[in-house]
Amino acid sequence: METVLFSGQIANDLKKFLGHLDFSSLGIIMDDNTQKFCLPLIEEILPESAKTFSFPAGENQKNLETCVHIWEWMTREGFDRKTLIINLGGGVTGDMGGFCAATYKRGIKFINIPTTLLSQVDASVGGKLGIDFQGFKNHIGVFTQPEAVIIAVEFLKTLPQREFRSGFAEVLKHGLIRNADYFRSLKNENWQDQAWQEIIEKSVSIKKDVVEKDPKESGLRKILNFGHTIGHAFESFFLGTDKHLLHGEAIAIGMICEAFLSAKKCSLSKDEMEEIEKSLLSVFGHVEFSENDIPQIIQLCAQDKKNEANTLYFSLLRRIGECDYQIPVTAQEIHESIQHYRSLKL
Ligand SMILES: NC(=O)c1ccc[n+]([C@@H]2O[C@H](COP(=O)([O-])OP(=O)(O)OC[C@H]3O[C@@H](n4cnc5c(N)ncnc54)[C@H](O)[C@@H]3O)[C@@H](O)[C@H]2O)c1
Ligand SMILES: O=C(O)C(=O)C[C@@H](O)[C@H](O)[C@H](O)COP(=O)(O)O
Ligand SMILES: [Zn+2]
Repeated sequence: METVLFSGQIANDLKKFLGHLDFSSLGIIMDDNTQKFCLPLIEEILPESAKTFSFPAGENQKNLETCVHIWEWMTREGFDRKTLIINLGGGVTGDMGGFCAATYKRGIKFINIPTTLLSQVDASVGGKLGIDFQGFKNHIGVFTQPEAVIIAVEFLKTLPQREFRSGFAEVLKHGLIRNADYFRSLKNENWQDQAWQEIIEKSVSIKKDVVEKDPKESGLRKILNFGHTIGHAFESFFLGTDKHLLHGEAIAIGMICEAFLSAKKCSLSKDEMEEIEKSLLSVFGHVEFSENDIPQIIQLCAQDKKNEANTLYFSLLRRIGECDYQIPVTAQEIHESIQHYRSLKL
């Protein structure tokens, strides 16, 4: 497993870290926002020979076309098998930059420096890398661990509130699947006002523990996908439209629908289902869409990676803090869960 380092001062800590690594050249991958807001925090300690690549920010850039640009850049710069890549950015940069590094010349080393809450608590850890394809989330990818993940809260000072909140969805997920006390300790009404350093460390420890037990998702790791079967379908459904949802916003809808399924198919109590709904709705509000959209959203669930032999398998809660996986769910049950979500509109 990768080493995760918590940094109090990113420039100093990265300098020390790079000093211990053997690499022939250094390439930094980022998007246009992290180039503007995050690169200045580390620029002074980078070797003058370091090469940079940036792409336009956003989920709709996490695709094959951008990968081609990245591989072209790597080739143009003459990167060899001992080049080190730094992914400086959120989950989009980490997933795609890592994927390009893991496939260039059959794999070169990379480290993640996550700069969003979402990537600090979840995306930068665990080695799931990839891109979206034909509108399906993370459809093409590999499992490859980074050399290290260096997490510094100082990056979050410039992160927009909506992006911050998106990351909070994954934090809530960590509590829901693994630790009820953690879930209940998180503030909902004043979600902005939390002990972020502690939260990041706690969430990383939950994610790391699960990934270490099952790095390639043959079993237990599927619990990290709670909320994602239906959540990814919503994310794909709205991608590229003016109602575009951030990953965490889509996963929040997915967790409400999947809590409903947990109550129907697993042992989650009605009280806990309502507790989850209240918590998520108070942070994320309610997203509107039409009844006519539901069949297409269900169609998108069919591409989920947990499915086997035309059966849709979900990760569902037994209770808050405990998640089960490999639970077959029918299209009709998904429909009911999405209708239930619609009915929660005040
Ligand atoms: N591999 C995994 O295990 C895993 C886990 C969760 C999510 N993901 C993926 O991660 C992606 C979502 O990640 P994300 O929410 O970090 O999105 P993102 O990478 O698009 O970053 C969100 C936005 O914040 C900007 N930004 C980043 N850092 C900033 C900073 N410090 N200051 C100002 N702006 C900043 C970015 O430019 C972007 O506009 C999705 O594609 C999702 O599928 C992967
Ligand atoms: O690390 C995991 O495993 C997860 O499922 C974490 C999720 O938060 C993340 O969004 C992941 O990228 C989803 O993976 P996918 O296999 O459903 O594409
Ligand atoms: Zn996620």
